[in-house]
Parts: sequence; C-alpha cells; structure tokens
Amino acid sequence: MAVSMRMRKIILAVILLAFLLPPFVGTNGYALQVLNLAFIYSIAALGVTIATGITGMVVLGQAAFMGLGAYTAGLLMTGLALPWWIALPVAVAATGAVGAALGLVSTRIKGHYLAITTLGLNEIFRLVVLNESWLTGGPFGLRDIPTLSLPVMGGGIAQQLYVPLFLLTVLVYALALRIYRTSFGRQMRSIRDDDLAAESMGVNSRSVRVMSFALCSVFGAIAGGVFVLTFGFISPNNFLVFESIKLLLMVVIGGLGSIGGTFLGALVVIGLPEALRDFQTYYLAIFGLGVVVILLTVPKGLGIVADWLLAPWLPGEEGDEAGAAKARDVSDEVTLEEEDRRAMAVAARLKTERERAGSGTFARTAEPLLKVENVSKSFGGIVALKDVSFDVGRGEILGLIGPNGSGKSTMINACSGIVNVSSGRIALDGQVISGLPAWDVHAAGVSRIFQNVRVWNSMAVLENVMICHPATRQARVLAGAIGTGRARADEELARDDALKALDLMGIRHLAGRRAGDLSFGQSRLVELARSIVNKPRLLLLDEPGAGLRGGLIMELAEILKQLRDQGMTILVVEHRVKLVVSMCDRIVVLNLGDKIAEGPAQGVARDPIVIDAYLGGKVERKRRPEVVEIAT
Ligand SMILES: Nc1ncnc2c1ncn2[C@@H]1O[C@H](COP(=O)(O)OP(=O)(O)OP(=O)(O)O)[C@@H](O)[C@H]1O
Repeated sequence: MAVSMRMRKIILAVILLAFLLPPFVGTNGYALQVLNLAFIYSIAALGVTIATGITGMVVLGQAAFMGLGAYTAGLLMTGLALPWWIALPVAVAATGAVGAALGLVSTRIKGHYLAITTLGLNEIFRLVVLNESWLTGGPFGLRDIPTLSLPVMGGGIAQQLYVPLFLLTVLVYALALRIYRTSFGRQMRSIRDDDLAAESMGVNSRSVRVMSFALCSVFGAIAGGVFVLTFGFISPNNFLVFESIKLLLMVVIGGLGSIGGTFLGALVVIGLPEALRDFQTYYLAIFGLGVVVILLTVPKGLGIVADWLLAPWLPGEEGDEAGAAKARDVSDEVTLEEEDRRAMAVAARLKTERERAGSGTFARTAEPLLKVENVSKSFGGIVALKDVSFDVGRGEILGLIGPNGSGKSTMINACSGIVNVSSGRIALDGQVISGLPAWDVHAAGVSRIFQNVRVWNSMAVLENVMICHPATRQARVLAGAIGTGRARADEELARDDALKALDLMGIRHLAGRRAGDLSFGQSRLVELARSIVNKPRLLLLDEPGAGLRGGLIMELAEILKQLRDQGMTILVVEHRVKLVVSMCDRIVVLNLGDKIAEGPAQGVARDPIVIDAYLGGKVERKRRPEVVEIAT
C-alpha cells in the first residue's frame, strides 16, 4: 500500500515528538547521556556523509576535525574566558577554514590516497595535542571547561542538555537535507556519480570538493564544540583514529549517502554497544556480528527506512508527487516496440513543427565559430592527433568521420576541455578554450554528449538536466540553503528550462525517474536534453546514434535538424556515413590522427581515399602529401 507524502510527514512528526519524551518520563541519566552522545556523533557523521557518501571523497579523519573544534572551543573558554556562544562559532569557523585548506589538497589527491591522507590527520592531531602540552594539557587533556547549564530543564547535565541537543541535531539534519536539494547538492552528487561528465557539463569539481570538505569539517567542529559543552572535559583519547572509523561505520550502516540513515547509523553504533553491556566481555563481538548482519540483510543500510520517511524532502520521483503521478502513467517496463512507437511519434511531431516554421530559417555564415589550429595530441608514445586544423562555421553541422582509432573522440575531448592538447590551439569565437578546465569551456558555450552514455545514475532525470543550467552553475551553498529570493528564482528558471528541454526530447514524463533506471535510448535523450539546456553556441556529439535503433535514430535526426534550424553549431562524430551525409553540411575525415579530407558531405563520401580508409585500405600508400579539399 502506497503511503502518501502527507502521511509520512505525520509519522515523522510523531517520531520526533517521541524523541523529546525521555527526560520527562523518568529515563535515567546514564541512558540520556548515551542518547546525547549519539546525537553529537550523528552531527559529526553527517559531515562524513556529505564528503564521503554524497561527494564521493573517502574521509577517514573526521575525529580530527571534531577534536580541532572541541579543543579550540575549550581553549577559548578556559584560556580567554570567552562565553560558549562566542567560543563555539569561532571554533566552527576556524575548523571550517582548516577544512577548506585541506579540501584544496584533496582536489589533487583522489580515491584511496585521499583516504590514507585523511587517516593521517588523526595521527597528526594526536601528536600535536600530546606534544603541545603547555597549551592543550597533553595526555591529561583540558579540564574544568564550563558546561552548558540549563537549570530550567531540571535534573543533571544530561537531562538539561537532552532537548537542546536533540533540537540542534534536527536543525543540522534539516539544513543538510536542504543543501542536498540545492544546486550545490546536485553538483556534489554528480561528482560522485561521474566526475568527468560533471566537469564537462559545467560543474567546477575543484570548488565543489573544497566546499564539501569544508562542510564536513564544520559539522565535525559543531559536534566537537557541543561535546565540550556537554562533558566539560576533553583529552586526545576522545578523538583517536578509532573514532573516525566509528563515524565512517555510522555512515555505512546508515546507507552511504543517506542523510536520515546517518542518524540511524549513529544511534546503532553508539547505542547498541551500551545496550549489550550486560554481555560483558562478549559485547563487542556481538556488536560486530550485529553490524555484519545489518550490512548483509540490508546492503543499502538503514537509509532505506530513513529515505522512505524523508521522501517529502528528497528530490526525485518520491519527493515530487506530481512528477511521480506522471511517471506512473508510463509503465516501468516499456517494451522496445513501445519505445520505438513513442520515438517515431516525437519525430513526426518535430518534423511537422519544423516544416511549419520553415526549415533553414537561420542564416548560416562562413565566419567560423570554432577554429582548430594545428592541434596535436600524444598519449605517451601514441600520437592520436597530428597537426589537425579545421573550422566550424556559425550554424553549420560539421561531421567528423574516420575509422576506429583515428582520433575523433580525442578531438571532441580536446574541444570540450577534457583533454589538453600537446600543441596547437582551439578557439571559440576568438576566445582560446584549449587549456581551460572543462567547466570553463562549458561556461564559454560548449556542450557535449559522450560516446558511451554518461548520465548521473543516482539522480532524477530532471536533476540531471538542471545541473547543466547556467543559472545554477555557481555553487552558492549558503544562499541555496537559506533559500534567498535570487536562489529560488534561479532554481525555478533552471527547472522550467530543464522541463522544456525534456519536452523537446519527448521525455518530460520521465522527469521524476531515477536516471539509472532508464533504457539506453531514454538515457541518450536525457544526455541530449542536458547538453542543450544551457543553449550552447557549439554542441559536440560523439556518436549520438551509437546503440540506438529505428525510431530513436529518426527522432535523433529530427532533433538535430531542429537545433540546426535554431542556429546551433554542431560538430558531430558518427560512423554511419549515410546518416552523416543526410545530416551534415561539411565533413572532415581523420585517419590515424591525420586529416585526410575535408569538404561538402556528398563529395567527401565519394572520395576514393576516404572510402579506402574506411575499408581499412592502403591510405598510407596512396595518400597525397596535402589534404584533399573536395569542392563539390
Ligand atoms: N586516454 C588515452 N590514453 C592513451 N591512449 C589513448 C587515450 N585516448 C585515446 N587514445 C588512443 O588515441 C588513439 C585515438 O583514439 P580515439 O578514441 O580518439 O579514436 P576514435 O577515432 O574516436 O576511435 P573510435 O571510433 O573507436 O571511438 C587510439 O589509438 C587510442 O588508443
């Protein structure tokens, strides 16, 4: 039975209210202290979820950030006698700055190396605290830090702080959920799913990684600062490497990347060992077994439950009831015949629209938009491109053809900023784009699709397209989280344009679907939609028809014709000569990295040297010293 979003909100409200009860129903101080500790750790673990689960950077040093926040707050309160409400924000800001600096380093280190580097942070932190004992108290730690006393709540410190700590936790989690939905949240997830695709579609992965790292450290520092206010004593032992691993365990049990799951993970990792203490020496073994059972039975972690409950605040099909209703109209199991029929209908509609508008209304000019000048590219000993030059005129569709391994994809990669050229230059409308990072090339007006479909699988189709919209390109974390007027307007604009792009592709009904659940053909159309949502000046297509059949090929050809009529300049790599000839104004032919021919489509297709190269023939033997310029 489907439970409505409204009902889920009610269930969540009841659970949250139930969490507020323990101090008022005579729960003992020890149990309250354990729950307080779980709340604190859940905040630190949320930082790990942002960096590791959502952005894909394995961070194993969160305890060090927690410790940095705790020691800074503690020292400010004991050494300078600052009140907690000044010490805590200063500690959080200082730790955030350290996190951002380390984030800069993280952009240079990836994968396991980053994990090992962050693991080292724990040890560095421990050694500094132990050796600088004049400041930190060394192994004896910092004592007599004023705890936050709230007599109005009654009872001991655990009881006094329970409700404020729980409310703080709810606030921090609500903030994280908001960030998750913003453009910054989408960018973090796109980097995790496929960073190369993200970069070439306009996501500045460097700044997103730095900010994600900074956020991770900020959440760690908040947890550390609150730890000090709760316990009034800290020592290096509170922030050892073991704590970092415990935090990662919470994130894994909670289902990597699930915000709500992280909270449940923290409850299990902190609460379960305490509940098992009666088993004395065996309790850790039983705890370990419990964790293994959870991971085996629910590999996606406790996040399944949490995400179901938090669906009204999560993006995608579940969070968007209108979108979900539309998506349900279309059966999950679309047969190939149905997909074909749908594509043919879209193709027919586009054709009628185009004919009605009067085809070829855009005046093409010989003035080049893209200039490729003497570009060479080597990969070690392999020369993929040798001194290749050509222009693409404004509004022109230029076909780039050649046998396998002739350098076509390398050229597309060079034009989109994924590959740095070894020599030569590429300019768009006079602006040199070779050497720029891929996201700057995208911002200059170059979009692309890949030879193998590369959508961001875990994200909704609509999100896949919205990421590439220029209005939400800047990762404004705070503005997005607060929901300023400007941020909301930009978001609306991106959403409207993304829906229009999906409409053009005939797949608006899939907006709420998870991209990873689509068929190959549908994914290709999503890729196309996201590549035109920024209204690029130049569209690079690397074998757009690969893997598509009948109806979808017709639909693709109609879409490209429509884009051309709107004045878009297109550089397309395609194997099917017939398709290229029907679609392109001119063709450039590559073979083994050399340009061997250039000219109008029909003429090039008939050129014996081109035919020879395609048939795997004797081009080397026959090749004329100069490039063939075909006049007709
Ligand atoms: N990242 C890379 N590292 C090493 N060699 C590469 C790399 N990318 C391409 N190459 C080599 O460069 C040459 C040109 O490859 P490229 O993919 O550009 O050809 P292509 O014409 O697109 O081929 P296909 O039609 O098979 O996709 C090939 O020999 C290929 O092995």
